[in-house]
This record gives sequence, C-alpha cells and structure tokens, in this order.
Amino acid sequence: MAKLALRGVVKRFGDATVCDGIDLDVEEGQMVCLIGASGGGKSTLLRCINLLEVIEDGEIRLDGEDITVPGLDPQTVRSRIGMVFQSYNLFPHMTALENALLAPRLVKGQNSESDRQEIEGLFVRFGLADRMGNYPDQLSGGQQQRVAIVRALAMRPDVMLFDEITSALDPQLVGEVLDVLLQLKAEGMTMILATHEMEFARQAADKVCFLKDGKIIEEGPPSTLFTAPREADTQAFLARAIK
Ligand SMILES: Nc1ncnc2c1ncn2[C@@H]1O[C@H](COP(=O)(O)OP(=O)(O)OP(=O)(O)O)[C@@H](O)[C@H]1O
Repeated sequence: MAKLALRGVVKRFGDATVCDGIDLDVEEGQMVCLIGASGGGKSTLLRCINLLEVIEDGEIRLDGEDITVPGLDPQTVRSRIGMVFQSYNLFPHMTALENALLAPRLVKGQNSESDRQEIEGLFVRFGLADRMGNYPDQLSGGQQQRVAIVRALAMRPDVMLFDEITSALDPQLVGEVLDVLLQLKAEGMTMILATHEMEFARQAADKVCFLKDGKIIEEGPPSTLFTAPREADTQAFLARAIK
C-alpha cells in the first residue's frame, strides 16, 4: 500500500478553475471521503490523481514520487492507482472474468495460471464466485460494480479511487458495494472516495473532506465533523458546509 500527498493542485477548464490549489494527504491504509455539491470538483480531482487530466500547477506525490512530472508513463502510474467509476464501464462482449483478466494481461503481461487464480480469488472474496462466466448484461448493477472493483484490484494497485460508485445503483444494491469497500479498508487499502453516502463516510472514513468550488473548505476525522447536532440531519450539514 502507498500514501498520497497533493500540494497546490490546480486544474482549469478554460476560464473555470475546478481544482483551486488542493492540498490533501492520504496516509497508507486510510480511507478519505470527498463530499460536496455537484460540480464541486470531486470527480476532476480523482481524475487528476489518476492522470486522466493534466494539472496546471502543483504536485501529486505517490510514496514521495511526483507522478505529474512530464515523461512519466501514465499507464505505469495508473497500474498503481486503480479507479472505479459511477458507470461500471465493463466491456459488454466479455464475461466478468474476461473483463478482469484483460488489463493485467495487456499492461503487465500477467497471463499465468497463478495470475488467473489470484483474480478468480477476488471474485470469490467479493461474492461473485458464481458470476465469473456471466456477461455484464446478465448481472445486476451491484454485481457489475463489484466486477468493476475486482477488475481494478486485478492490477494489484497500491491506491484505489472510487468516483460515486453507488450513485447509479438501486438503493437495495448500495450496501453490497459499500461492504466491498469495508473489506478493502480492513485489508489496509489506501482509498479515496467521492461519495454522497454521508452515513457511510461518517462510519467508515478516516478523514472527510468537504469540497466547494474546487477548494477543500473543511476536513478532519468524521468524529470532529459529524458531531451530534449535525448528525441528526447530515443533509442539512452538507447544505451548511457547501452554501
Ligand atoms: N472536461 C471538462 N471540460 C470542461 N468542464 C469540465 C470538464 N470536466 C468537468 N468540468 C466542469 O468542472 C466542474 C467540476 O466537475 P466535477 O465533475 O469534477 O464535479 P463533481 O464534484 O464531481 O460533481 P458530481 O458530484 O456531479 O459528479 C463542473 O462545473 C464541470 O462542468
């Protein structure tokens, strides 16, 4: 596992500054939740960390190494930083197992029987043992999202980024995906989540960061941010935090 340190990260789209000098530390094995209004820059920040966006200023250090310096192969960095999106983005013509085997084989040349067994083990661990041979359209949204998580884990990442991964799910399927995150946390995975699941953040996060207009306006352990009067109505807290 690894740690991340962001310093002064700036990302603009035209005249709009979407990440406005973000400083963020994620220690090894921590789960950090990003919370904020739609358009606050959560997705963009995760995409910057995964090098899907080029930042205008600042540094993003993975175990001390600045991954934004020109010349670094983004693919190499991405193999260390897994990312899961709201839309599962599985290849529809491949089975769940084939989806998960693809990137390790293409990017890392992992094609051995033991590599395959390791990935099958991920399916077993996350309750998908009998779904490996199914195509995405034969799976529920919660199962597809768990397959997407397995696919990212198959690359043996040091850090995982999750962008609103339960937002497209029916409410009764949200829990099974959040359970996977709790398992990963228990195993010591370093994680950043952009989420609207306030109650989950309150219970599971080591640190919560509130984003507004591209800035972290408040951050700390949930015990200090979700204090009793706020806990009664977390949505009101969010409204207060982002108004
Ligand atoms: N490729 C892009 N080009 C131009 N503007 C963009 C681009 N991507 C994001 N933006 C803008 O950046 C701002 C932040 O978007 P972002 O998706 O990061 O917010 P968010 O906090 O993740 O919101 P949500 O909770 O709705 O996903 C928005 O105003 C959005 O329109």
